[in-house]
Amino acid sequence: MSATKMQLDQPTGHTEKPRKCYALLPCAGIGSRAGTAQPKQYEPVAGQSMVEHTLQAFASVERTVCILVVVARGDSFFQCPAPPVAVAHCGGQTRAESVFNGLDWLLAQGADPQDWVLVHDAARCLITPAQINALIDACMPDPVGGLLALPLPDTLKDERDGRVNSTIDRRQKWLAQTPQMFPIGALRLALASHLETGFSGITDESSAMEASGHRPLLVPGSASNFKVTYPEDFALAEAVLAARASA
Ligand SMILES: Nc1ccn([C@@H]2O[C@H](COP(=O)(O)OP(=O)(O)OP(=O)(O)O)[C@@H](O)[C@H]2O)c(=O)n1
Ligand SMILES: C[C@](O)(CO)[C@H](O)COP(=O)(O)O
Repeated sequence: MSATKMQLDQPTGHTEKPRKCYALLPCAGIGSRAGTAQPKQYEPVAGQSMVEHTLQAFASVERTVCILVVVARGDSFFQCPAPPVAVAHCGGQTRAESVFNGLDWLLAQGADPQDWVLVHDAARCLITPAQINALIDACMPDPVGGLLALPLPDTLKDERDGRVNSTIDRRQKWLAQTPQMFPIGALRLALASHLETGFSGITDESSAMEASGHRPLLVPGSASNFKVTYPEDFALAEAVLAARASA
């Protein structure tokens, strides 16, 4: 090989830095739809709080170097376990703002903008290490990143005044779940352009990336990874966790 060719193929002294994976759990909501006395993520389900179940799943994934829990300013519920778990009291008015503030926290602590972040709702306490690893495996080689999601299983209706307006073609419709995995710098940039509007319409990380012109990868998830949102969801979460424990 000529010297010139060698230089083009292998720039002298250049080695690509391995990209780390961080997890960021937005945990600063109030859970208004859940009807609980305290924020729903701190409600006990099958013996421990929802956020503790969520942390347990992420702690079993060796490729996550740090699991950042973003709680509300003044939160007195969250007891931070030992590293790799960390807590930042920088929750915002919206989920997107909590995520944005958490990304800044990671960058301030030395995370590289090229590193990956897996953003996951504290309230999706049924996530499993296998599902997290499936997302990492799918996204690591991808230039954009992606999210766990589920092809829509039911017929989809559009509503007007409490009555069916039309039936929507459900082909190619997916329900977005979390974790959602993107490069920290690209996600921060995508969210930053919605700061002025208070992140209006940005309900997940993918929607911010899409608005920036990206097409995130859809990675099939599981129906068991539902978000505990309404009062009846707690019993279902409890039953799934109990079944797993006795399996
Ligand atoms: N300002 C906010 C709002 C939500 N979240 C977090 O985002 C996740 C998903 O949000 P959702 O289930 O909608 O939670 P809440 O906003 O708490 O629920 P609700 O809309 O019923 O009040 C939860 O883990 C929640 O704690 C957050 O970190 N900061
Ligand atoms: C991010 C999310 O879990 C994707 O389904 C969801 O949008 C968060 O819940 P919210 O009610 O939109 O805050």
